[in-house]
Amino acid sequence: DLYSNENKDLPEELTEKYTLTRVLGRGACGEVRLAFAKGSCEKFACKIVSKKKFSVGGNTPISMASQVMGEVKILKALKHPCIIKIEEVIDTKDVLYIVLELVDGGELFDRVVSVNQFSEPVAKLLFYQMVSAIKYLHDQNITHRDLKPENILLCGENNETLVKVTDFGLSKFVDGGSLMKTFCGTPTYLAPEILVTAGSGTYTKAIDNWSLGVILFILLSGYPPFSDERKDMDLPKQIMGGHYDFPKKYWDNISEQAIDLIKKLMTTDPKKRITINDAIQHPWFKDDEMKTKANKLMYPQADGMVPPILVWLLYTLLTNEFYCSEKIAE
Ligand SMILES: Cc1n[nH]c(N)c1-c1cccs1
Repeated sequence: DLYSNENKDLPEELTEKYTLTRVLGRGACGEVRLAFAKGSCEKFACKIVSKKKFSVGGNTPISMASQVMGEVKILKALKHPCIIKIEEVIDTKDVLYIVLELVDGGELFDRVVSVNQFSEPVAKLLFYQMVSAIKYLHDQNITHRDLKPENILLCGENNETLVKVTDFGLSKFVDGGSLMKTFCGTPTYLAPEILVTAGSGTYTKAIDNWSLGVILFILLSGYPPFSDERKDMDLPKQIMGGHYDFPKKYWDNISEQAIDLIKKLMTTDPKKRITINDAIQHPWFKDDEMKTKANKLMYPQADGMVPPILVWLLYTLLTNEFYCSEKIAE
């Protein structure tokens, strides 16, 4: 087949189960290729992660490799409609192959670029799903650590679609420690406490909440709150000082509640920053129409079903009724 050449260099543990084909993109940890399961031809996304990135002198520290596998074990157990599912992990000497759920709608980053900015109702629908996913992660005591529009995938071509968070949890192991990766790219989504402590501080879940605030800012305005094009202040200083604003030109038609949530998420002091539990309860999300749409996207199988509690109630009433009528007859 077209890719038989490329697949012949892959380990048998992988090729006996999957055929890897075209590159879908590049995640934080490495290349992602479209994979077809042999037999079923079911499609997956296979992330190819070189272990050499965290090996010392060519030898992968056993502890690190087992930590990565321990991390993957935790991630495999995760189950949320807005979190990419891990199908399986094939661990070879030098490379980790992470077989993941396939999503076809592309990255949120590219969608924001193409639509410039989302309407507030669409931004709210997408953001509510992200907050739900991160609340689920935080409830499992997992911090994403690298939230950005590139790590938010969309399931459909339309904007009112299901969202999937990807590239979580592994970054602290796979790239030789998040410090190395954290200070590689631009810190657009990075929480100020990481910059202030130069990464030596203790990471808390609050860093994810800051990144969510930056993402919401971009969804609603189409541009980032901090920019390295500013002449009067460099990017780290803008972030550490929380120097961002809401110019009328871009924010006049955005609700005060949306801006309030951004401010609470993008609070420089992590101790004063809104928690994910409080964020999901924010007044901006008190929107039944949005929640109905979000729940239909997240739990399509539940749509139109009679809620289990009602089935139980009906059963109890009917059986009691029958029991009583028998007793009365006696
Ligand atoms: C993971 C995953 N599942 N479905 C897609 N398209 C991906 C990608 C992540 C990063 C680039 S592509």
